[in-house]
Amino acid sequence: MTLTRETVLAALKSIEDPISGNDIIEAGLVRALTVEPEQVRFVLEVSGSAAAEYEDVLNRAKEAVENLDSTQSVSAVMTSHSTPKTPPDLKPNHRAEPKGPEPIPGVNNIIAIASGKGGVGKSTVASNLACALAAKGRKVGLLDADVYGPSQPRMLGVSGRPASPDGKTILPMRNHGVTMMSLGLMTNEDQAVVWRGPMLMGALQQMLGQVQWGALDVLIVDLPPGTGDVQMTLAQKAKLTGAIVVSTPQDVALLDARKGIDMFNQLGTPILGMIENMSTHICSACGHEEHVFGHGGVNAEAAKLGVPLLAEIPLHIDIRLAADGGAPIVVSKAGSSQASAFLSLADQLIETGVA
Ligand SMILES: Nc1ncnc2c1ncn2[C@@H]1O[C@H](COP(=O)(O)OP(=O)(O)OP(=O)(O)O)[C@@H](O)[C@H]1O
Repeated sequence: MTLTRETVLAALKSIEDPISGNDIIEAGLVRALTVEPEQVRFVLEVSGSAAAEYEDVLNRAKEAVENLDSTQSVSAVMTSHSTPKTPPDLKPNHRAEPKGPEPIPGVNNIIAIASGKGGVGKSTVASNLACALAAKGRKVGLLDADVYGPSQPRMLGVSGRPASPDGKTILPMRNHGVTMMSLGLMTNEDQAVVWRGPMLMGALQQMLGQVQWGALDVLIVDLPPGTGDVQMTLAQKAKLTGAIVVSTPQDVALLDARKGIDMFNQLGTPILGMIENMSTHICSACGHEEHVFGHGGVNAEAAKLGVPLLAEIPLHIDIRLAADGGAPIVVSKAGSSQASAFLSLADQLIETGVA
């Protein structure tokens, strides 16, 4: 059976909202419903204080859709907002509250750095891009939203706990001209953090709304890899200028990058372009070039998807050493050819008015 939006909506209508007594569609709790041949996705948006009550509702809603077709994968996540308000209604001809992604006061542009797959160098690109933009005189913020493996404190050489003088707002940290905040600074580095959905949404919203970012030309957001609830929440809560998708040239990475691009398309986030990282290996001893992961795969994919290829970053030990040492290559070896790829990426973003 091929699922349609109507059959999925009908299944979701069989689930009752325990608070209003209406079904969850009528109650306007279901957001971002997408029905694709291989996957159905939706978000259950509830009030923060009621999140615990809705875990069972989420499970039953997911089950109701899974029961329609057992071969179809169903991804359902819960997001919560902190102040109780009437959620918008999905019904046609119903006046919904104007609600959606909002700008962060004082922040002109928000650019998400994403990847379909882990370890392709997304955080390396985010830190170097932030430092490159700062070096070019832009006011830059970097939000490390990679909640599962925050690496920006190490990459930017920042440590210590951010202060909160009034107990409400959080003062960000600063290094290499970049204003930064990371969940890694709120948790112990060696401690595994288990995030429950609503907690994670709360933490992300806190970092967007309560951190005193000040006036910024651009806020770079380092996302976790993949297409999960952090990406969805960010696109729903913050008005993104666009997303940049980082990939290595291997087929397996490209496959995941494509999923990432699909997700942003569905969320209505413009794709600013793709970046091929670890494009060419340059031997630090003899300068010999080798295509360890293949070459040109991202360019071909970008052309197929009709998005620009913004940069090809070489695989070079200096980039890794700089990242591990807390001073990204654009800071520690600003004149090197490895740094120039990031600096020209920054130039392009400034020229196109997005940073
Ligand atoms: N172009 C490059 N040359 C050399 N080393 C690189 C390059 N890009 C990334 N690395 C190294 O590869 C490792 C993974 O990079 P990074 O942490 O940026 O990936 P990621 O996509 O953010 O990973 P994840 O999100 O899964 O944590 C790091 O040790 C980084 O220093």
